Amino acid sequence: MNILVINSGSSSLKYQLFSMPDERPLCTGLIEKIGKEDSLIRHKTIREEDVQVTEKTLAVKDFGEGMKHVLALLTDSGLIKNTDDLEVIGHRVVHGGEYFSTAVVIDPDVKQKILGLSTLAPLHNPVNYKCIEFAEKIFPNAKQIAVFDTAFHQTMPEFAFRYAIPEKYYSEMHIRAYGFHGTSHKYVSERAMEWLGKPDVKMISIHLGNGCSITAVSGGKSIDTSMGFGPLSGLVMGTRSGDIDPSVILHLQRKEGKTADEMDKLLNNESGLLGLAGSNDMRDVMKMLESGNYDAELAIDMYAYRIKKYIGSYTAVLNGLDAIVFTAGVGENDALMREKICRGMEYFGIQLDAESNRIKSDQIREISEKSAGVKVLVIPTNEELEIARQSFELLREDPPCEQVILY
Ligand SMILES: Nc1ncnc2c1ncn2[C@@H]1O[C@H](COP(=O)(O)OP(=O)(O)O)[C@@H](O)[C@H]1O
Ligand SMILES: CC(=O)OP(=O)(O)O
Ligand SMILES: [Mg+2]
Repeated sequence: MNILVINSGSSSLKYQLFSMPDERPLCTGLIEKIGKEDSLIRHKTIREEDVQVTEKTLAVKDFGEGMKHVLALLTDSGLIKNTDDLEVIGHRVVHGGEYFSTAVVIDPDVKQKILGLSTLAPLHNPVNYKCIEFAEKIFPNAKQIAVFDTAFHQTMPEFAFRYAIPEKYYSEMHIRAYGFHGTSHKYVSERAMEWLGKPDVKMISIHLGNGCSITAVSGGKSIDTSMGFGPLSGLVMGTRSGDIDPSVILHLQRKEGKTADEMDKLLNNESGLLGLAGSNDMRDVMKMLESGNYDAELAIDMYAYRIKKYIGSYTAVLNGLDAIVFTAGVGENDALMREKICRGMEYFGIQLDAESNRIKSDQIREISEKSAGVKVLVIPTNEELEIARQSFELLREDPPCEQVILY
């Protein structure tokens, strides 16, 4: 069975076609910087030893246009000959709220719920929904599966996921922390457990992409995470503020008369690295740092400092620490950022080996000093493979495990 996986994030669309259950990728692809003039499309077709790469830079204005490019690339490379060639499409969906704790087959009710959660994940659920609609139209006979970022965090204890506001907002309106990037945190935690040969490992998984989050994982289960009700709290991100005192929001609403939509745009689209240094792309900000730009230096220091604070608090929550995992665009590629985060944490047993940290690789690797108490790992995430696995498992069950409605 071949499964196409669509991973629409806040700045990119990633896709992979897998042969299952052998988990063999038949193609992988990425469209970066969607919405900009210089979007980059990179597609790789893999046929045994023969790998063919197509790369182009052009303006891809939105995710709908991105999906058309994906379809053209799959067809042009001969991976799909007609629209009945695909039986299953697995979609990343960022917010599943309290509705979904596992992968589900998408039906009209699931779609309505995904769309209904859009105000809580405005950079994600609307595009996830758009990609589902596109796939349904092009591949009407394929099973469409949703795999939720929130699912992995359903194991958080209530004292970690509740907010200290009146109880009725939880019981009546389901206001609580959900957590995101769960598919990625789950995938890298499992790889770390295999690598370390230790199933009861206490670890901190740090996902640094355009969206960023950090999760405390104990024995493979999420016990706390930095994103909350929506994917806006916690770390400094590409365009999102992360943690901010709510009184700033109230102040801006009162003083400048900002509406909810204006605040949404300010905190989700105009903040983070973009608001501090003028670009949401860490590669640009790092270049500005090299040329001595103060705003870039401050943005980078704030980004690293926020992560350091969370590492400290999650070490307390876990009552110890065996490993830290860096993953996603920045976490996998930016040695200077990893160094800034880990610097001055010897007290915790965290000590990087400068040389291994500088090695560029797309493989799992250890970058800590041999003698350090905490292993620091770089693990390339593979949300698409995790989505393919969960989609395959869902369809394999007999009878198929349908959606779990929690309320
Ligand atoms: N070599 C690199 N050095 C620093 N940052 C990088 C590098 N490559 C990618 N990135 C960063 O990774 C981010 C994208 O990460 P990714 O995990 O693909 O994000 P998302 O899935 O949230 O769209 C980019 O915004 C860029 O800042
Ligand atoms: C949840 C989230 O922020 O996802 P991404 O990093 O892909 O934008
Ligand atoms: Mg992502």
